[in-house]
Amino acid sequence: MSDTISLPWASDFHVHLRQGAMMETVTPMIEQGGVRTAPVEYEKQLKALAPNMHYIMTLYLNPDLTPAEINKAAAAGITGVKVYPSGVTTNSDWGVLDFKIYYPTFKAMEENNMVLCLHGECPSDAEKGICILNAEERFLATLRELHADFPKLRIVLEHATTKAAVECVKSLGDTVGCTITAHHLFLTVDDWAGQPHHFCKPVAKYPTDRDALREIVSSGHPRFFLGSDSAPHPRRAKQGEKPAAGVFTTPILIPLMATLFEKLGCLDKLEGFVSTNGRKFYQLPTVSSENGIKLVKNQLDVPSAYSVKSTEDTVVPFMAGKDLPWSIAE
Ligand SMILES: NC(=O)N[C@@H](CC(=O)O)C(=O)O
Repeated sequence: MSDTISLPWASDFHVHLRQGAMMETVTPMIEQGGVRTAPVEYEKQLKALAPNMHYIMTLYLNPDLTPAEINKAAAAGITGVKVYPSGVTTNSDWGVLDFKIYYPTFKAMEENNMVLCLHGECPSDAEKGICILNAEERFLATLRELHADFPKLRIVLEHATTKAAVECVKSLGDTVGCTITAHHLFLTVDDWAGQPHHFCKPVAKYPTDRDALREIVSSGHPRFFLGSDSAPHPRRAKQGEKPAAGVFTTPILIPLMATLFEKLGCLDKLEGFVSTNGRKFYQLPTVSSENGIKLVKNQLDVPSAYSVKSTEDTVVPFMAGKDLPWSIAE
């Protein structure tokens, strides 16, 4: 087994960079984690913080996003539109309740070759028997319906966590892609129950679900790719009475993926998952491993926390205080 792996700079198709001090802290860490392409909603300040980054511009679906606005956005180079169903995660209180009212917008997106990024969970509703453990599975009917109604619209099911989601995406056409996070490839329910730093939305599910995620990435399926959903929160927000949802993987992302792919015996599929597959789906040019990153078998000591610039806060990364066998050579 080789002790070095040359890879193109990776692409992370779902990442939260925040604003203010947290943004100033985490944005330069994207490259530290081996990534140089990421979708964002605002670019100017981010470009100043990490000038080598290629930002893909996205918008949030909201009632102002009419077909005319979609035409304008597409002409301005906006690539995608993100959708949160109402109330499913952090800051989603104003999210979408009824997808049908947005059909004219989706039609315009399809015509403009844009990408629809779905947070695929139904809001919890005890009367309908929906809770965080089956919220993703219950959403899949909506994904199937959207794909049937807009077969040419490129749709990404973000951060899939279940076997049902993997099977659903596999069964659909080439216009449906799927991101998988790093942490969902490691965690199951037992890891987040009582452990706020592993609590995120969607929550990690059963061992059989994690197996299905691992199997699909090991198979190298071209429509599955990395979207870390890395979501930093200050330590006090994670450890407070109602812990904020989100796992922070940005600074260790590609060493973490290499660690897992080696464990699964599929290092040959790493480049596809962290670069080629997603770029193809997003119709971005392929990037070569020349002038890319070099992973080396040098232990990476993951800090127990990072200071949030110009504050007293810290942010705790995934694998805090542990070590990984792979790091990125300077
Ligand atoms: N993933 C999370 O658990 N949280 C995200 C929001 C999200 O993508 O759901 C966040 O921004 O904190």
